Amino acid sequence: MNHTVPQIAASRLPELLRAMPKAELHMHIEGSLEPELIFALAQRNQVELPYDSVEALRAAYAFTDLQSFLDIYYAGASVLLYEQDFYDMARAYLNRAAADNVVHTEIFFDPQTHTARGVGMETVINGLYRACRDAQISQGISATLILSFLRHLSEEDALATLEEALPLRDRFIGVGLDSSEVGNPPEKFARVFARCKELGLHLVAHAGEEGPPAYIWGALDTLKVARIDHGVQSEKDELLMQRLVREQVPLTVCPLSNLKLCVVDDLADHNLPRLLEAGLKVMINSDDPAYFGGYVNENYTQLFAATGMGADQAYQLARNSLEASFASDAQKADWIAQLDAVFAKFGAAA
Ligand code: HPA
Ligand SMILES: [Zn+2]
Repeated sequence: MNHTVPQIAASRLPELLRAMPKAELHMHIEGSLEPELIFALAQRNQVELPYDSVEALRAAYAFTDLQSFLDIYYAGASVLLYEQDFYDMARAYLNRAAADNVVHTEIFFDPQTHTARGVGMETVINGLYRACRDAQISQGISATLILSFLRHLSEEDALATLEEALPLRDRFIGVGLDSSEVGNPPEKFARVFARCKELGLHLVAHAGEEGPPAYIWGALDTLKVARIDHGVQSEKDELLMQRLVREQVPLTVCPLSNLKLCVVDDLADHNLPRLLEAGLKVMINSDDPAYFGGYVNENYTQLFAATGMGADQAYQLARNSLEASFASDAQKADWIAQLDAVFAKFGAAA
């Protein structure tokens, strides 16, 4: 711990967790589509849904693994057709994030889910980008976009997707890799990530959510990513753990996602406290908040309640989230000063 955290009463911890300025670095915008918005957009766009009601759709959110979730998640995204749909979805998320004191968010989007249905790349990116810009103006939240390749599709498809997005290169800051992990190792995307690196894009990838530690090694050594999304399987490999600590590779952990996708059986057994204690640069994110039962503050409060972590860990997690972002050093220093001020205020009131 490189900062003295004041004594704060345990009873004030939930309030502190909500009040802390934080960054969210692992959130798929299509995973923020609430059932109510799915139905509203289906009606607006005359899209037929295989569910009769919001309740019936919500009742289908009983997942057994990543794939059982992805099937429903891609079906939900089918209501997105026009630029305004992407705008409305992102504004809804950004309102929720700002209410959770998220000062900065790096939002994943999956263009192939939309271009495969005939939606234009510019429709997707322009709608999301305009929402980020408007939220910055009206709520003061900083929001940027990360284009994610779907790993169940081919590398050729990813390369073509990148080419299609390049005219809008100034509207996204990096690329990621998501969708069905096991059987789709990072090495499958070596060429497209090399090309993105040449282009100066920031690089991240999902690895070690359900897949083995070898996929985390592959993401670091072959794809050259700066952050690992999830990475909770790293505990199975001591050498990998040592490397992640030594290089301070950020892991964007998503506790409620891990619970809902049966990566862990019980939040009380989640390994985030152990990873943090071991010196890994972990932080808390919501992944797909509309599907997994909560936005980022819900992830913080439920994990803290289940594991008994305290104010010291809260500080470190929020600080890690800000430091691991792709924002400028000056911007990060400003947010960390805000974080320190919140802790000082809670400490003074103790
Ligand atoms: O948690 C996830 N893992 C992989 N792909 C995804 N796409 C949305 N959420 C996820
Ligand atoms: Zn994810």
